[in-house]
Order: sequence, then C-alpha cells, then structure tokens
Amino acid sequence: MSKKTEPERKTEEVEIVRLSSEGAGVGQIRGKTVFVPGMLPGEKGTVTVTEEKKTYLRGRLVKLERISPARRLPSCAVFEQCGGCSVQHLSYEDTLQWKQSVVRDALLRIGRLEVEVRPVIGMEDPWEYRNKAVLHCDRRGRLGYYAKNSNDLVEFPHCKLLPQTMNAKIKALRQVLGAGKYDVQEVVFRENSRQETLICLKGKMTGEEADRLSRAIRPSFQAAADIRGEWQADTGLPDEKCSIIIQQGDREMPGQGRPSLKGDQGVPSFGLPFLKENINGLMFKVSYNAFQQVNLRQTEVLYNTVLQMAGRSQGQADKDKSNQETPSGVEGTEQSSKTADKEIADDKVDDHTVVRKRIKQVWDLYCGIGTITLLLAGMAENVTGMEENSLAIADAAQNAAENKISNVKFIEGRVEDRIGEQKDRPDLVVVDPPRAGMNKRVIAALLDRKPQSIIYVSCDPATMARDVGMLANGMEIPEGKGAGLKRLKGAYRVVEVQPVDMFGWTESVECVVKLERR
Ligand SMILES: C[S@@+](CC[C@H](N)C(=O)[O-])C[C@H]1O[C@@H](n2cnc3c(N)ncnc32)[C@H](O)[C@@H]1O
Repeated sequence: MSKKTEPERKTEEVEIVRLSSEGAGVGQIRGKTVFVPGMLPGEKGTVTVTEEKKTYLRGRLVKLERISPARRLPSCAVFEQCGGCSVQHLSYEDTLQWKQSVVRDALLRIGRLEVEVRPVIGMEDPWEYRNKAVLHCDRRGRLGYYAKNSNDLVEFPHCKLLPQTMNAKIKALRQVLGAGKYDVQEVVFRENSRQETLICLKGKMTGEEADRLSRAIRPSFQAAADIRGEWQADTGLPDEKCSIIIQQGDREMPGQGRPSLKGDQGVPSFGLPFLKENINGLMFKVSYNAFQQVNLRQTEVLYNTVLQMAGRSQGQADKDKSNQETPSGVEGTEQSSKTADKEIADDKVDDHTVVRKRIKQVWDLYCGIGTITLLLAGMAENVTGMEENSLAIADAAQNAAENKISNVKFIEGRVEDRIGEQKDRPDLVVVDPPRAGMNKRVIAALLDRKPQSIIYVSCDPATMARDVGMLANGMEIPEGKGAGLKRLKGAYRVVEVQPVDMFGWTESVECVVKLERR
C-alpha cells in the first residue's frame, strides 16, 4: 500500500515585521496576519500556509531569502522540533529586548496602561540554569519534551537548559525505563545546588507495577547515574542524594521521614520527599509538589527586585506623606516615619533597617514555601503568607521556624476564599499568583482594603496586565447571585515595571510591577 503523502501546498512570500509573544515571526499574506515560527523581524522568505483561520494564518518557513543580522545558529540539535525553547535562533540580547516589548505591549493592549518598562535583567550565563525538568514518557520508555503545540515526544540527547548532572540522571533513567515496560507517563526531575535529586514518576500504574518499578529502579538507577553513597538497607534511603517518588494516578506516596520500602498503600518510594535550598541567605525546604522558581541564580535577582521595590515604595510613600499638611493613612505611620528619618541622620542605618520600622503589616499572597514572606520579614513588623498547597504551607511554617523568624504567620487555603476573613489592613501586599493570574474576588478585596503599595510578581505578562489594569482602571464584579454587575473604581498607578529573565531562550518572562495607591 502506498504511503499517504501530504498534498503539495503552494509557497507564498512574506516579510516579517515583529515577533509574536510566542516567538513566531509576524507578517502579512493576502491582507491577513500570518505567524511563521523560526522567522525573525526584517527577514523575507517563502512559506507554505499550514492553517487558515478567519482572521489569521499560520505558515511554515520553506526558504529564507533575507536573513536578519540578529539570527544565530541554535545550539540545540532538536530546537526546531522541541516545544521547550522558542528563540534559540535569536541572539540572547535580542531576546531580552523582545521580552521587554512583550511586557510593554501586554500592559498597553490588555491593561490599557501606557507605562515605562525597564530593560529586562538578563542572565550572566543563559545556559544550564533550570533546576527542574518535566519530561514525558511513552510506552517504549522514551523520555523527552513534547513538540510545539502537540503531544509528539521529542527525545533530546542533551538539554542545554539543564545542568550536566541532571542530563546524566535523565540518561540513566532512560536506561531503566526503556528496559522495563512501565506505564510511567510523566517524570519530574528536581535538583538543588548540591546536586541532590528528587524524581517523581507519575503514571496510571497498578500497585504491582509500581512495586516492580520501585524494585528495579533503585539498583539500576544508582549504577547508571553513578550515585555514590550507600542506599541504606534498613530504610532504602539513597544516602539522601537522590529520592524517588512514585505517583499512581491521583494517589501519591512520598516517603515520610524515614520511609519503609512499602508505603501505606503499597506504593513504594525511596528517600525524602523534599529538597533543601539556600535562597537569598535563608534555607528553604521544598516538598516534592511545592512550587519553587526554576532558575536559582535569577530567583535571587527576582526576590531582590521585590525587596528593593518594597523598601522604595514604603520609603517614598512616607516621604510623600510627610510632605502633606494633613497626614492621612494608617495611624501611627507618621510617627514611625519621623523616628526612622532621625535614625537615618543619627546612625546611618541601612535601608532595610529603616524600612523595618516603617512597614507594619504585609501580606504575601500565593506564598508557596514562604520565600518572599520570610525575606520580607526583615523589613516589616508582621507578614502573613497565604497559600493553597498544604505541603507548601507546612514547608513555609517549618522554614520560618528553622530560620528563626517569628513575625510571620501562614494561612492555608485559596486566597479568594480566605482574603475576606482577614481583619487587618495591610500596608503592602505582594502577590505572586500562578499563570492564570488572580481571581476577581482577590482584586476586589485589594481595591476594598486599599494597601498603600502592591507588588505584583508574574510569569505571564497577559494575565498580569489584565489584573494590573483592573487595579488601576477599575473593574466590574457580580453583586451577588442573579444580581447585576457592580462597578469598582481603580485606585492604583503603576510606578515601576521590572522584567527579569528566568527562562532564557523561551517565550516566558517573569515580571515585577509595583503599584502605589493614587
Ligand atoms: C508562582 S507560585 C509563587 C510561590 C512563591 N511566591 C515563590 O516565589 O516561591 C504560585 C503559588 O500559588 C499557589 N496557588 C495557586 N492558586 C492559588 C489560590 N487560588 N490560592 C492560594 N494559592 C494558590 C500555588 O500553589 C503556588 O505555590
């Protein structure tokens, strides 16, 4: 039987004028916008149209006829197939400029805010920066990333975004999974800066299959990955260098403390279900399913940006207040501001010490394992963290205790459910929501409580722009079941926008936005 061939498509000319937020070249064909992955602004070429929608087209590059001087050779052998990186064909400096424009564009188009966006803080070395890899696994035990916009597996010989040590462990796990026919679907690797590893194997396995995998994985993985140190016979702990957790469907059985070889539900796991990491000088425990930024070096830059904005915003707010004839705002702030100003003159204390006296109440919403909460604790009288993941919030409390920080408290639950219960009125709120951004109820609560400053940390410029737009320009929210919409007035202005590159060569960009009450 003859193999089905794709119908031959005609080629069309295109000139690229800009990059889309996903990193595709954008041009015009027959009066419609066309997106062509792999093409850069200023480039001309022929493409075939692969998808035709009412308002736009998608094209595939056939031949480049004019090449941009910003083009570089991608370093990765599977760059064109893999869904991981989107702009390895552009110089790193140009990717940073493009990311800055993505943030500016989102704020303008979605948030209706024309604001200055600072240049993106890039990485010193944009390679081997990831401490986490989420890999997919097929029935043959092949491990890889998904291709762009599909579930086709792309195996890679070596991922340049991951450290060598993690690449070596991935290679070792391929040998184990390839040999055993296990129904593993996803593998999450995490590695800390001491090269300790936590591996989560997830799949719809029966208990028996999970058992078989567990028995096979310890000796073969240890040998293949060259993990030194004894796996202790009594506990199964691989000398705390590598932990393995097997998740069957929805059930999870992390090893608890010093686990037995068989978990309560017959799902075996080895090692400890968390890693520890030093971030900005504090030690953090991160449970296997808790959030941690994937780029440790830039995490410190990101958190320092938050701390600087927190310091500056409160300092500026106090200065503004002392310039007013009739002070308004939180009782007692003016007094503490004067005292602190005297301290600056008398003792030349550092900025953080000054701010410590000034910020009374801080909320850190979506606080994860309490990173930003604990860092802000040095600047404030009280900090409250809120987070829905029960393991993360338990980590946060433990992290506070182990770092001997006592002016913090943590609340478990969804921010939209718990924020209304809070009696205090914060001076500063830091929010770091997931990609989807904040629930409208949270934005309404912030517009109601009116903290002096809000610092919004985000990895998604579009949802960040939407939420910041609502804080600045106002929003509509249902008044109750079956009732109409209530209009809430905006109350903030954007005073600083600082993107940070946490995800080199990809289309993602992290951003910190500071808002001050108008
Ligand atoms: C981007 S992470 C930020 C974590 C933390 N700020 C950090 O830097 O490590 C977002 C966090 O929000 C949590 N989360 C997601 N939706 C939530 C919700 N509706 N309410 C509370 N927490 C939520 C996630 O579990 C995750 O820990």
